Amino acid sequence: MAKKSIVSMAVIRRLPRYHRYLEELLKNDIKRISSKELSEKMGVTASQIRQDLNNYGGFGQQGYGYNVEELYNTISKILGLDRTYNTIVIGAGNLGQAIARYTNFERKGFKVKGIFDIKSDLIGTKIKDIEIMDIDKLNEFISNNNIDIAILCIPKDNAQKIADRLTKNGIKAIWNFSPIDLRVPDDVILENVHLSDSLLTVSYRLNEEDLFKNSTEEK
Ligand SMILES: NC(=O)c1ccc[n+]([C@@H]2O[C@H](COP(=O)([O-])OP(=O)(O)OC[C@H]3O[C@@H](n4cnc5c(N)ncnc54)[C@H](O)[C@@H]3O)[C@@H](O)[C@H]2O)c1
Repeated sequence: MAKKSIVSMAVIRRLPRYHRYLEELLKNDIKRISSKELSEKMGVTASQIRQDLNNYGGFGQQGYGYNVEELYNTISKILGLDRTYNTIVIGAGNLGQAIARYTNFERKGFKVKGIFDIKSDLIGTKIKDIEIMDIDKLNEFISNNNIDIAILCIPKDNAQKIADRLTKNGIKAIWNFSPIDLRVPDDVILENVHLSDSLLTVSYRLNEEDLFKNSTEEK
């Protein structure tokens, strides 16, 4: 089973959203925000925000609200954005290439150090200035490059085998886009991004009313 977090995942999943909103406020040169305003903007209650932040010591003052820059910096630190991360991308297809090219991750401190594939026509070509390497070079590359995060963008059939190889070679965090529930050791962080699950939620919601209308008609 993958590594468990200390604070609940529900809280952790709200932090990037707080970060995003605060970043936007900062860009718009807003220096202070009341907890009521922030909660209305974000569609969560003020007490939820307070409770979430209390996990990390609590911030803001009664009658003052939040100092935007201070809170932004603190949440950045909580999210670990005060350091950089070396990443590798496994699978240089549509998704792997898009992720490797996305400059915003790099701006946030996530640097792509290596890209791997099995296709001979891809190996040796470059994405930005990074050469795509043969997957056979994976173990050696990991042991020489202090890799923090592996980004898995390969078809599901090969994903478990590659995940095993990554963790055996000391990788402690996998950001997985393959549509498979991977098994990893207890000390490995696994974050799945199942894009099709999210898309199916959209299609469900488009059809939900019909679903209940039909079932009422059937009764
Ligand atoms: N592209 C998307 O928007 C999207 C959306 C949802 C899910 N996904 C999932 O993400 C994964 C990648 O999607 P894609 O569209 O980029 O596929 P793709 O076929 O374009 O790319 C996959 C790449 O992985 C490489 N590969 C296969 N086995 C490998 C291995 N053992 N080691 C290294 N490289 C290997 C292939 O050679 C290929 O270049 C798939 O599991 C897919 O289901 C993609």
